[in-house]
Amino acid sequence: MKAVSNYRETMGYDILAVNPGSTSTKIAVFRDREERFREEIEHDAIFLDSHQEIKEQFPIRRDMVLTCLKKHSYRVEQLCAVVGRGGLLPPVKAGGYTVNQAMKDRILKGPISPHASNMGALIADAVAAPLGIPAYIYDAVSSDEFMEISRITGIPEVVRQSFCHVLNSKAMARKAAEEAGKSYGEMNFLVAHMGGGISFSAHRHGKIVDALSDDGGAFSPQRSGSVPIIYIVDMCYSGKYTKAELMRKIRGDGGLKAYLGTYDCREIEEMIRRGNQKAELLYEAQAYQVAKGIGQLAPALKGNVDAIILTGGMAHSKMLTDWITDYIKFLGPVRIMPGEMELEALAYGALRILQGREKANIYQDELYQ
Ligand SMILES: Nc1ncnc2c1ncn2[C@@H]1O[C@H](COP(=O)(O)OP(=O)(O)O)[C@@H](O)[C@H]1O
Ligand SMILES: CCCC(=O)OP(=O)(O)O
Repeated sequence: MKAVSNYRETMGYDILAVNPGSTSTKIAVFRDREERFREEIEHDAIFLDSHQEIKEQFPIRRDMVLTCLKKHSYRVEQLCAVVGRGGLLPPVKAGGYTVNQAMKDRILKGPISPHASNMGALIADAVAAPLGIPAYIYDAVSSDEFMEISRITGIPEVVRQSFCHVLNSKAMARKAAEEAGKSYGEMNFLVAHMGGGISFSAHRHGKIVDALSDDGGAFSPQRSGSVPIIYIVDMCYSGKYTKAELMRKIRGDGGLKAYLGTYDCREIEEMIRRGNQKAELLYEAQAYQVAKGIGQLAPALKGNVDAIILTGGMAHSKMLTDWITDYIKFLGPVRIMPGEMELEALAYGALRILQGREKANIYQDELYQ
């Protein structure tokens, strides 16, 4: 394989990591574990509104990634692999997958839950294929390590699927384990990823055995979280909303933004400092809902919690993390790990595959066999 011939003992493996998000595409080039450069390509509302389908967005985002590499005077021939964020595929294993035709078909032809992360595989493949190097996804949103009991709902036709911020949640849990001088597989964590969307995951000995997705737990800066379903059924049949409008209330225009007109928590904290009581109530409700999400997953670990990890952009907020800590500290030690390390997690995963320390899985999709 060309990746092997590209490998230079003294230089290491060059890996491009690509993380397409709802409003930006983040990329970075790593040489082994060392970051050479990174860039966040912002997508404006006009572009996003006029190209709502993944099929339309992906070639433009791909070209933007290539232009960005050129801007850094980076020669793509040096790359040994490209790795993208894995999206909302049918349940897959945690870890790496080689992007193949079946995966691309599923993403382009569906059925698949719409999410920008689905483009990770497509962009990785589009950059890698002309170079003859492998394209991977790693720790996809739909990585499934659930206990059977975690899948049950009260409506037999509805099976709970494992969706959460797997990439960052596992990366932070691995880091916390490393800092405790143990392996990820030896420890138990409850992780709250608090970004534009919020998800929760229970990690038992290196596996996410239960999780609450962005529509199953707390509301977030721009998402509704779980809402009593009877009201949602009424809204669906009220004739007042299209499906797309209701979806926007769940993802995009829900949560703090729906109440306060902004999803920027720094702005909300400024409102609170200026005495806005509505903002204070809602922001504490945000903290309280995060605490409840963590509490809801505690039984998955039967209370054996080595650490509760608060991560994502909102973990930068002392106001929020202090409130959350106050509600949950009785469950276990709380670790604040602000921000995310998704690009690193992608690149390190691909590196383990290139070095032969992990094997890439082969994606199979029964719909397209
Ligand atoms: N210093 C901070 N204090 C409070 N909130 C913050 C801070 N930095 C970022 N945030 C909030 O974190 C959220 C975005 O988190 P991030 O992990 O970057 O999200 P995503 O990657 O999902 O877009 C936003 O609501 C933003 O306002
Ligand atoms: C929980 C599903 C994944 C998700 O919501 O990712 P983003 O927050 O990046 O949109």
